[in-house]
Formats: sequence, C-alpha cells, structure tokens
Amino acid sequence: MVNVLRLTDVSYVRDRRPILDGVTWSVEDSERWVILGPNGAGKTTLMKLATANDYATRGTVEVLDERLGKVDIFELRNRIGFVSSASARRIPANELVRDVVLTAAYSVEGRWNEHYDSIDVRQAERILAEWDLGAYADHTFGTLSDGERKRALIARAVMTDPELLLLDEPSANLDLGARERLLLMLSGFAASPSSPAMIMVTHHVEEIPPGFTHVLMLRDGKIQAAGPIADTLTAESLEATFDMPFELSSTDGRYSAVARPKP
Ligand SMILES: Nc1ncnc2c1ncn2[C@@H]1O[C@H](COP(=O)(O)OP(=O)(O)OP(=O)(O)O)[C@@H](O)[C@H]1O
Repeated sequence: MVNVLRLTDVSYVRDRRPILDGVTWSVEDSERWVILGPNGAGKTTLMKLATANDYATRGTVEVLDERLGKVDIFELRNRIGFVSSASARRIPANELVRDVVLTAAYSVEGRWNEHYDSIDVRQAERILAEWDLGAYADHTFGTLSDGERKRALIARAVMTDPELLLLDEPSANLDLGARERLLLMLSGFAASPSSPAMIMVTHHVEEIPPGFTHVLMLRDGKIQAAGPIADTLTAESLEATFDMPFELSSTDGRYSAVARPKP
C-alpha cells in the first residue's frame, strides 16, 4: 500500500509566526479527506506542502513514499493532481475545453502544434464525458461558467491518472445547482476504487461530498480533530474549530451546520 501522505510534527513558520504548528497527519490511498477550517487556519499552506510546492520549516513531509527535500520534486508533482483557484488563471481563454484536458497529458497549458496519441485523445473524450463536459468539448475555456470551469480543471487534473488528487475549495463561488452538480460528481468519483486518494479543502460542512471518508479540522495552524468523518465531525469539534456553538445534522451522508441559538 502506498503511503500517500505523511506529515510528522510539521511546522511552517513565517515572520516568526507558526502558520502550521506541530501537524502530524497521514493519508492512505483508499481514503478521501476533507480539510475543514476557518479563514487563515493554514489549509492552503498545508496543500502547498502536500503538493510539494513549499517546504516545512520543521518536521518531515513524505508524499507518495518520497520524502520532500530528498526527491526530484518535478517528477513527484507529475504524480499529483491539484486544482486551486489559481489553476484557471493558467489556462488560455481561447483554449478548447477538449485541449484543456488533452494537453495535461503533455504537461502543457495551451495547445501549440503537438501531436497527440489516439490513446490520449480517447482518454480525454472519456474524461470529458465523465465530468459532463462532452457538449462543451469544442467550446473555449473562456466561455464556460464557473461550474463548468471547475469541472474542466478537475478533468484536466485526472487526465494524467494522478496518485493523489487535491482540490482547494472546488465549490467556492458556485451557485446552488452548480455546487450540487459538482458534489454529485465528486461523490461518484470518490466512490470508485480506481480513483486516487483525494484531499479537498472547504469552509463548509454542506460541501462535503458523500463518500468522503475522513476529516481534518484545522484552526490557527493546529489540528483540532482528525479521523473518520462519522466519528470526528461533531458539534463539539466544529465549535473547537470555528469558535462558536453549532447544531450539526446529517442526512444521507450530507451535513449541515447552523449556529446554536443562545439559551
Ligand atoms: N508565505 C507567507 N508569509 C506570511 N504569512 C503567510 C504566508 N503564507 C500564509 N501566510 C498566512 O498564514 C495564514 C494561513 O494562510 P492559509 O492561506 O494557509 O490559510 P487558509 O486556511 O487557506 O485560509 P482561507 O480559508 O482564507 O483561504 C494566513 O494568515 C496567511 O496570511
């Protein structure tokens, strides 16, 4: 079994401030994690370490059985899929959606004169259909709605068959329908045994796709709680993480939290 991610007593300090503080956390390949926490908790910083885009100040970070600092990070990054709000900015607006996905196989953003193997073309077609983008394959990326863009970026990220897929707030800024469509697709993708280990950052329990297995709750750079969602996501852990009392409910694997009224 591949050790997908292992952080051991990791701290990340900037301007003498611990942005991550003593984080110990591991992810196995069958697990699908949600990282939940308020603004400024350190979630994106954690993503940067997990995608080998930055280094810890203290402690060790191992990604896909490789220890950061002792591995060619460019090779390692090819094994990781990552979608963040910055991903869309790197895609040319006039790029066809088909090529947004296809060019991932060649690690380029924007088609030039490359020749693509038919096996890659077929894989791109399959993934476009899987993420409900078949009808948009010949549209340009710049004309897509935010929800369609998110799906196109995730489709691009899975084109290379990554061993770890990280999604930083994939449903931020989406309308209700687009959010629900995306969550259904993420849920379906998470359920497939052939899918990679997944880590998704969100601010909202409502955005946890059913089928995600674990939650890590972060506040001020420290882990408040981590483990299987069913045991770990509670009114108490939410209060510890967001510093206010909540009522938490769940139906069919979907969660909802509202502030607990004052007695
Ligand atoms: N390189 C850096 N230098 C100084 N401060 C930093 C640096 N990187 C992050 N921070 C600070 O660390 C804190 C955590 O940032 P981070 O982006 O990881 O939080 P987050 O949980 O993703 O927040 P949000 O939910 O608002 O996106 C913030 O206060 C941020 O300003």
